[in-house]
Amino acid sequence: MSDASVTTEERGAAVPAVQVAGVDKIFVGKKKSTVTALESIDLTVAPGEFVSLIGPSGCGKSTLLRLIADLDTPTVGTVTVFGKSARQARIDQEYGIAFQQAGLLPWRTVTGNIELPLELHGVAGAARRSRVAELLTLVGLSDFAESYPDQLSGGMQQRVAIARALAESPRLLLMDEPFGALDEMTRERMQTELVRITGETGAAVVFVTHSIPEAVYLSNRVVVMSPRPGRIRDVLTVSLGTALERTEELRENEAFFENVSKVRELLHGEAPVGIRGVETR
Ligand SMILES: Nc1ncnc2c1ncn2[C@@H]1O[C@H](COP(=O)(O)OP(=O)(O)OP(=O)(O)O)[C@@H](O)[C@H]1O
Repeated sequence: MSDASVTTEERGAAVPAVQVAGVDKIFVGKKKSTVTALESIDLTVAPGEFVSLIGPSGCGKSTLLRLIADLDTPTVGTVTVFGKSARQARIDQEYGIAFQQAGLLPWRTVTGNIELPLELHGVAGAARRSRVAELLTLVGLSDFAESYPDQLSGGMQQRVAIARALAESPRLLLMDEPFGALDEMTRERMQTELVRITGETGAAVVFVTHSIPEAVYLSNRVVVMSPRPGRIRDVLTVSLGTALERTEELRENEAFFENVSKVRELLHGEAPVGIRGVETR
């Protein structure tokens, strides 16, 4: 098993975007029954790095993301985001979040949804409008500024959610299967968009997915987790170039398939083929 933690010195970077150190998460249920969702997790994500979490259903991917987002707390160990406690990072709006459901407010227009976090943090009207215009251009929705969510396709709604997550220029995005509900073609287009957007903004990303090709296409590193108790089984560094080099053609590239095979082998490590909850397409 390789260690997912990379020291700051090794990366030659400043403070890591995310540092998870010695984390266990134990849920206590009814009648004091316990579920060890995560065990001995060490993971460091560098600024600007794209890291995917993949593993069988129930291995703790969402739990790990929730700990980083301070939506839950570790039983043991620490989580820091840009050197701050997860709680402080949440208060300081250090990251944007996007989940499987776009989670837009149906009574607000696209503009109204994207500017919501800015509004909540007291950004003045003129600054808000110019930021929303930039974000609409970034996600290719300038012509839909005044549309309502139910007038948009699923992929467009997800782009609005990504724009909203980027509104405050976070240095980190936390994404839990954001494209899971989309059809395959839209999903691939969204992946290409996301690579471009993160390349342009320089944001680090922690991305939960069930899809091996999606993880490989997007990531600098793929973290492969094992079933309960969720542990990091292995970490694959994907050498497919920079964000700009991750074009549509890459999906037909031999190196891409090699990386997909490697992740598949790591996932199936000790288990038979056909792990529940992981897509190989
Ligand atoms: N609030 C909770 N209370 C009790 N158990 C929980 C809670 N949240 C998660 N779990 C358990 O922790 C384990 C990990 O769940 P988690 O949702 O993180 O897995 P996952 O890898 O994201 O799964 P999936 O791929 O199916 O979404 C599971 O066994 C789940 O039942």
